[in-house]
Amino acid sequence: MAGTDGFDYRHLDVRVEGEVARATLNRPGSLNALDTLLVTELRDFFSRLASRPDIRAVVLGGAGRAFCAGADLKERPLGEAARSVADVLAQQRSIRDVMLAMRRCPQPIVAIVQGAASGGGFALALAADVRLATPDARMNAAFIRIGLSACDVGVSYFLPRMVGSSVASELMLTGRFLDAQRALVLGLVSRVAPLDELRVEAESMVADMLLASPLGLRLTKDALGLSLDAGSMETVIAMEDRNQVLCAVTEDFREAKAAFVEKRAPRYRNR
Ligand SMILES: C/C=C/C(=O)SCCNC(=O)CCNC(=O)[C@H](O)C(C)(C)COP(=O)(O)OP(=O)(O)OC[C@H]1O[C@@H](n2cnc3c(N)ncnc32)[C@H](O)[C@@H]1OP(=O)(O)O
Repeated sequence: MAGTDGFDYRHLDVRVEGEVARATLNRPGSLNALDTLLVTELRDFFSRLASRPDIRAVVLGGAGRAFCAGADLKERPLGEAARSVADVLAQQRSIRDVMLAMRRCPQPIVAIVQGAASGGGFALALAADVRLATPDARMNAAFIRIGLSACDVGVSYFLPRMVGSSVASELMLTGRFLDAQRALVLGLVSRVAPLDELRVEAESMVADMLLASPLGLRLTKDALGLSLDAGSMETVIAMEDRNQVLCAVTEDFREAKAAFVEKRAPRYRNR
């Protein structure tokens, strides 16, 4: 039975069913542009996930024909003369903090990108752990097309690491759209299919993730984050060692081995 489970928002629709939260940006009239309320709700949602071990995975999508068109340019137009640098910085940081909360929350996030993912919307997609795209998906560093720097809200961190410096430079310097097929070839998205099929694929992917022990899944997301972050192989390998020791001493690991021998599914207790 799905419910909001305490995540009662206006611009973000959250449904929790079992161990999975499905979050949908819900401002289809403006292509789910990030207004102040939506940003606040996204930040609240992803921050609160840290204290919700009962929720083990998130599927993130957008209502209507787009994933997210980035910062809401109509709510408080960027470049408005009366705004102070401090004001602009505060708005900037609020969107950046959503991206950080997505990276820090222990649950893996599968993003379903349909239609446009522009500017801050592109950043949200990049901050997810896995991306699936509809055939009409198109993503761009829109910032550069409206007089801003394309190095914003994590895009200059994620994109070169994910697609390489050369393609990232092209996309960020031109603001050109990356279409679904090219994103698939570049490995930026894992699958391209119509929305209905992607929803099924997301469920199946999450179901496979939930086969992992709670600790194993959480530490895998941690280590993948560090791997993207750290330049040093030694640092990443040390983290792998530490994580594996932590998992190997759990009751869940003993249970998984017993379940394998007894040819049954493991019953994890997060211990
Ligand atoms: C820290 C973060 C910073 C940033 O994110 S900076 C980047 C901000 N974002 C952008 O610059 C992208 C702006 N939007 C667009 O370029 C286009 O849209 C798209 C490519 C995303 C989609 O184009 P199409 O499919 O032709 O749709 P449409 O007719 O342009 O938009 C449909 C309705 O959605 C509104 N809308 C679109 N993007 C935004 C936005 N970012 N803020 C507020 N409203 C937006 C439009 O105005 C329009 O509305 P109406 O039907 O009433 O004319």
